[in-house]
Order: sequence, then C-alpha cells, then structure tokens
Amino acid sequence: MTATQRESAHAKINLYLHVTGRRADGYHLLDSVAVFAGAADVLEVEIAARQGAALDLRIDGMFGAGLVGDDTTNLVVRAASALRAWVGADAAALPSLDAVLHKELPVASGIGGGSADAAAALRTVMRAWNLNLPRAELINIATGLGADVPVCLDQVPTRMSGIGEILRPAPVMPQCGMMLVNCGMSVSTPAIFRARKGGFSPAPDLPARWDTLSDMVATLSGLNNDLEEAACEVCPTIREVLSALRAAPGCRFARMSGSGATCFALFDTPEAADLAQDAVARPGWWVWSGDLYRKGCAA
Ligand SMILES: C[C@](O)(CO)[C@H](O)COP(=O)(O)OP(=O)(O)OC[C@H]1O[C@@H](n2ccc(N)nc2=O)[C@H](O)[C@@H]1O
Ligand SMILES: Nc1ncnc2c1ncn2[C@@H]1O[C@H](COP(=O)(O)OP(=O)(O)OP(=O)(O)O)[C@@H](O)[C@H]1O
Repeated sequence: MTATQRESAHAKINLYLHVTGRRADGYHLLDSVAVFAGAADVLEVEIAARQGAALDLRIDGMFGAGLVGDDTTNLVVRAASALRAWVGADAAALPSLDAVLHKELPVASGIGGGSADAAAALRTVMRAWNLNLPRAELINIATGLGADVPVCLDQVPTRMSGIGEILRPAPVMPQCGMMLVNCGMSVSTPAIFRARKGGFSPAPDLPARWDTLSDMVATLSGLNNDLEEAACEVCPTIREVLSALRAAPGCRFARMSGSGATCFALFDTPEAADLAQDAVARPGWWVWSGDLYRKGCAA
C-alpha cells in the first residue's frame, strides 16, 4: 500500500429492530435487518515514514467539531490499537499511519457512524499492515469495538442477531429511495436500552427476497423498532421527525433507526426521496436523500 487509501463508512439503517432477550452481562440480544445508505463518512489513511504502528488521526467534515482526533477513545484510533494488539510484539516494526476522517454523519444518532468508521479503519489498517486475520478473529475484534461494528465490515444488507455479531444475508432488497432525518440531538445508546420498557419480541420469519418496495413495506409494517418508544420519551422531537416524514409526498414507510434519533423513510426511487426533501426540512435538522449503498449486493 503506497498511495492514500480512501474508504467510505456508510450509515447503517435498522429497517426493524427486535429486542429478543438479554445476556447475563446486560447486553441485549437483537434481531434486525441492517441496510446501508449512500450517506457516508470518508476515512483516508496514508503510511507514514515512521515505525511503531501508531495511528495519528485528524478530523474534519460537517460533524467533525464534536470529535477530537487525538482522543484514544475515537473508534478509528481504537480499531488500529486493537489490530496492533493482535499483532503483538512484532507491531513495533510496522509503519505508523496518518489518517483523516471526514465526518459527514451525525454523531450518536442511531446510524452507526462511529461503528462504520471503526470498520473502515479495520479494513484499511489490515491492508496497510498486510494482515490476514481469520474471519472469526476479525468479528471478535470488531465486536469488542462495538456491537454494530461487525455488520459495518461488509456494508451489505444483513440480518443481525446475537448482540450484533451473528451475521446472515438479508432478504434481497428491492429498488427504492431513502431519506434520513436527524433532529440535531445526540441520543445515548445505553440510556435508550435502559429506558426501554416491555418484554421481548420474537425474531420473525422473513422471505428470501423483497421483489418490490410494496413487498418490503408489507413485511416491515408488521415489525417494530423496539427502541423507538423509549427514544421518543427521551427525545420527543423524534415524533415530529416521524410525522414530517410520513406526511412527505411519496413516503411509503418511516421508522426510527437503531437507538435514534435518526429516522428513515422509504420512497419508490431515490429521485422521489430527493423531491420530498423540501417538505421535510426544518432549521437545525440534518436531511439526506438518495439510494441505498448497493456495492457488492446481489441483484
Ligand atoms: C442499537 C444498535 O444500533 C442496533 O444496530 C446497536 O445494537 C448498538 O450498537 P453500538 O452502538 O455499537 O453499541 P455498543 O457501543 O457495543 O454498546 C453501547 C451500550 O449499548 C447497550 N447495548 C448495545 C448493544 C446491544 N446489543 N445491547 C446493549 O445493551 C449496552 O449498554 C452497551 O454498553
Ligand atoms: N469516529 C467516531 N465517530 C462517531 N462517534 C464516535 C467516534 N469515535 C468514538 N465515538 C463515540 O461513539 C459514540 C457512538 O457514536 P455513533 O455515532 O456510532 O453512535 P450511533 O449512531 O448511535 O451508533 P449505533 O447506531 O451503533 O448505536 C459517541 O458517543 C461518540 O462520542
């Protein structure tokens, strides 16, 4: 690897999210279909002329101000550290890396931006250091960084279970457009899991494919995001976002993603989603429209 490596880290959208149980350590067992939107952060990584396997991170972009690059809690830095630990003593001979994160996705917003960054860092750093981790080891390291990191490694529609580490193919996706709206309030994932009331939901049977958006909407209408009610209690503006999306021309379906506050809406086409932007936009709201990220997806 010589030139700058550029990886896009796409927004993860939970089309539904059922909390199916709870582990002894407090983590929740989930069943969800995650898809990826065109909206993305971008991570650039370059090999530096120094050894020691350190990663120096600079951050810019629309949402970069809320994050500090030299913070060892940044998930990009933590991903590189986890790989360095996996290599062990030999890591001292590996080159250090200079990275820039263009942060375009809202932080702590239910679309896994930090998780997508961590997964992008794992992909790029493995290439830079020529590491061939067995898949099970990689999933293990990813899960240690966050429950959403494993699904972000491949960025294809995926059925997630366990706490997020068990990955299977999702139903084949139909053509559609998507809108994402965030009201500008950060929502803490652990706080929403804690605030959740009610029991557990079963994992549904899903078809192998959704040929049309109507097929997909029919399935999704019978399922839930089990974190939506708790998130709306903590951040009532989510209800306003959902109402605005459902009232938008051409909207076929709307729901909150992950632990919130970002909500998504489905449209017949990306163009239909683009056309509805003006009807949804409010001061201070982040609005994105376009297609699903479909790289690597089977037709
Ligand atoms: C809600 C989802 O976005 C759905 O995709 C994810 O499960 C959240 O994944 P994440 O943000 O990567 O979560 P982590 O950083 O691993 O966990 C943050 C906190 O959320 C809670 N948490 C998270 C995932 C999970 N399956 N059960 C949990 O109870 C735990 O309190 C945990 O300490
Ligand atoms: N590179 C990063 N980008 C965003 N957040 C980061 C990053 N590194 C660390 N974090 C921290 O991780 C936390 C979760 O961020 P993230 O944006 O992934 O949340 P989220 O969208 O709610 O994720 P999820 O949908 O997985 O719950 C934030 O509190 C943030 O401070």
